[in-house]
Amino acid sequence: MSGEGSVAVSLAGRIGGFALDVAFTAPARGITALFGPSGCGKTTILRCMAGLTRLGGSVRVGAETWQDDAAGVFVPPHRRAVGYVFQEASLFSHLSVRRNLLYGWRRAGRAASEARLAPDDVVDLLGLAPLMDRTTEALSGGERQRVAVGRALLAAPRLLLMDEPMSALDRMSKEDILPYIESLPSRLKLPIVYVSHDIAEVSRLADRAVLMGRGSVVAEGALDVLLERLDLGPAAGRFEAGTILTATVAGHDAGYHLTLLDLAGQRIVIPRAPVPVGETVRLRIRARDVALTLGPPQGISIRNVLGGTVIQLVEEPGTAYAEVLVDVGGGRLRARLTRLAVAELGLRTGMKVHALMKSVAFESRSLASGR
Ligand SMILES: Nc1ncnc2c1ncn2[C@@H]1O[C@H](COP(=O)(O)OP(=O)(O)OP(=O)(O)O)[C@@H](O)[C@H]1O
Repeated sequence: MSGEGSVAVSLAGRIGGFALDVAFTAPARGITALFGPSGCGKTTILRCMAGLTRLGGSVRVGAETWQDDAAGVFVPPHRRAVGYVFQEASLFSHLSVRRNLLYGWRRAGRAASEARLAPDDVVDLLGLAPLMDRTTEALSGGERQRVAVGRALLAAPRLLLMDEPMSALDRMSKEDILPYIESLPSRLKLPIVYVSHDIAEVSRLADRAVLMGRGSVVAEGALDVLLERLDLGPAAGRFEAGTILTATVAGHDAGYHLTLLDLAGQRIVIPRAPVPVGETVRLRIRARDVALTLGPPQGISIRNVLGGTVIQLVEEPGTAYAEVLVDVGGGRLRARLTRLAVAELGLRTGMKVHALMKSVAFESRSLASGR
């Protein structure tokens, strides 16, 4: 991928006994997830992009070359306009939120990029106004991370790196910060590379992903397309594997506290979501929450049943399981079934089936409608 502001990374080398050899790109805007199991090299890649660790290769951000071994270029970390948010925010605990933010602002100095945000905009973007005069030691984990993101943004970065910024947070703090992270792509004209080993988090935030195995890239591309690839196996999320559907809000049922969604003429119901009629939402449906029937099911409690066609079927040798990809018009579902079920139903590609969704997770307003 080339283009104004986009990122291109190619790195190879060893750290101790660990060998890394990766190449990937990230677009100029939006969140690109770097997804993979613990120890696969995600943090090492971010550190190389920031110039904190040095392996061989190249790192380009827009028109700038931060590293190019072939040309003898290696820009030191303090000269790279990068915002880096870590698992745990390292703020100055004795200073107020305002002073912490201004530290980032001053550090940017005159080398500010044209995409620089004013302090007021950052405060607004991250909902920091009520916190400004508090010292950071009195903040919750989620609030601390919001301040850390704010400080990183005020340093006028051309690239924002986020290394599992929610992994140290409890559930409530995660819920607190998620909407703010979600809103970043629509407000910031810069690439965001977001490290995570949680596919649910990635599905909610990213529109593009780089899937990693140990020290290497397994696949990269649009997240919804990657999630539909049955050949990627554990790299696409192991037991949390699933796909993303984008559906339109058709109405709300106040009595039952439900939201009714339309997916290319088919109906999905979810617990009431605060999204107006006509807007689109993003849903994640796990493969293990999908069952298939050959005829329309009757007398069952599951409300979400979509008609579709089997388009791919992969049996996992040496296990009890198979995965089936079903086109439901307007989207695709993965179903994780036993191989026995596949055999007894006589499932094969081209067959008409009904997909029963035991659980439908509302992820977020669709990124498409929010941008
Ligand atoms: N300075 C170092 N010296 C030796 N080995 C290192 C060093 N830094 C990282 N490693 C090793 O490199 C591998 C990749 O580590 P890295 O932290 O990049 O993985 P990760 O995908 O970010 O993992 P996690 O999700 O657990 O943070 C690991 O096996 C780690 O032990």
